Amino acid sequence: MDATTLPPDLRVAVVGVGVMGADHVERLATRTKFARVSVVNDFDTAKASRLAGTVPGCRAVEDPFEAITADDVDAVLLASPGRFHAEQVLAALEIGRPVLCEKPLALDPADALQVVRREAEHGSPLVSVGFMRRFDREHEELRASLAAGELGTPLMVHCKHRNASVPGHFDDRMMVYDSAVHEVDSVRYLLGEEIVSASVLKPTPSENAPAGLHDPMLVLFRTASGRVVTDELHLTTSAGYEVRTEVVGSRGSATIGLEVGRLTTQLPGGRWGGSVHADFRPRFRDAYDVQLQRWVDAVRRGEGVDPTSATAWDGYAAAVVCEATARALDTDGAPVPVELATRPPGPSSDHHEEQR
Ligand SMILES: NC(=O)c1ccc[n+]([C@@H]2O[C@H](COP(=O)([O-])OP(=O)(O)OC[C@H]3O[C@@H](n4cnc5c(N)ncnc54)[C@H](O)[C@@H]3O)[C@@H](O)[C@H]2O)c1
Ligand SMILES: O[C@H]1[C@H](O)[C@@H](O)[C@H](O)[C@@H](O)[C@H]1O
Repeated sequence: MDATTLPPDLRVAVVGVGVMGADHVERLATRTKFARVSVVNDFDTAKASRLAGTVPGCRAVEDPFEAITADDVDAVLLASPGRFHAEQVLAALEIGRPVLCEKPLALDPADALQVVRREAEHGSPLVSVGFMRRFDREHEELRASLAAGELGTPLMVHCKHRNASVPGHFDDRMMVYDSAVHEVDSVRYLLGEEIVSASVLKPTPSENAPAGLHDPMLVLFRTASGRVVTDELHLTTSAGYEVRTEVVGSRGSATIGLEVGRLTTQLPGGRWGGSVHADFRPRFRDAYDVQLQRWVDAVRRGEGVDPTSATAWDGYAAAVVCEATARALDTDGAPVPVELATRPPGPSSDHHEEQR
């Protein structure tokens, strides 16, 4: 299809317009080509109405399912809390509407698997999951470096995930389902293999951590080929937002996040520097922009999903790993196995294979 035959601007419904949803509305309304926000919805209806008033041609509706199925909507972006995602994705799938779902796809792996199966029944891909690190230049460079064998055999991955603070309702499970889920997807994306077990160590909590929150926390993953991943979650640093990922290989190492915006290596001749963002929005602004533009472009071409995005299967795999990790919160460091269902044949799984 050439540019002259493409449909007009994609009309997007954004469901959940809190921190991330409002950021996506602004992105779609001001920086994304060939897209506009036609409908917004939020549990807080006043918030949705106020936002709609700032976006030309946008209206607010009170029911998320009305937004998802509205006639003046071509595609749906979900930024509601994770526990609502699966039912909202399924509503879009029921009417064959493309949907970009912020992470996590679901909290319960059974719900995520239902999405995978429903999409497979539909017969063509419609579900993208917002693991935006896949669109970050440093992550793309590191993945390409690994694929080219520049570091030799990857042996270990060390991740650091630091937030200045977290909302008051955050608990240990949310540290896993809302935060560590990013590292789960990064590791699968970078190494191209599954995580097979998870364990958790809980040091003495920081004095910044709200009562009951085990922050910081160290999560250990083992992959199918025997690689070990360390994931330091420290979400109440009061400093800023830091995402670091170091892959240690047999011939060198490479690190994301030392110098924002570029991959910093520790190979001979490499160098490093640093700066810290306040939160995820400035750190991953370019990645979110690329993610949404590629999604809009793909959906306008009639493809349903952008092939570089995380799929429903990726969302399912992440949910299974998170469930095992959440169980490992109570095993005093003992590993909990991760058991994935058999991947059903279908669009999500085919696409997953293509990416490997
Ligand atoms: N990819 C990223 O880097 C990133 C960053 C932040 C948040 N997120 C994800 O985005 C989602 C939203 O996170 P947030 O930080 O914006 O949270 P938030 O609490 O700021 O916003 C969530 C909004 O959803 C509304 N809401 C609650 N229930 C709803 C429902 N059933 N239907 C529609 N709206 C509902 C709330 O009123 C609120 O305005 C979460 O899934 C989170 O994990 C992703
Ligand atoms: O929902 C947010 C978001 O996904 C951020 O990227 C992450 O750093 C936070 O820990 C999490 O709470």
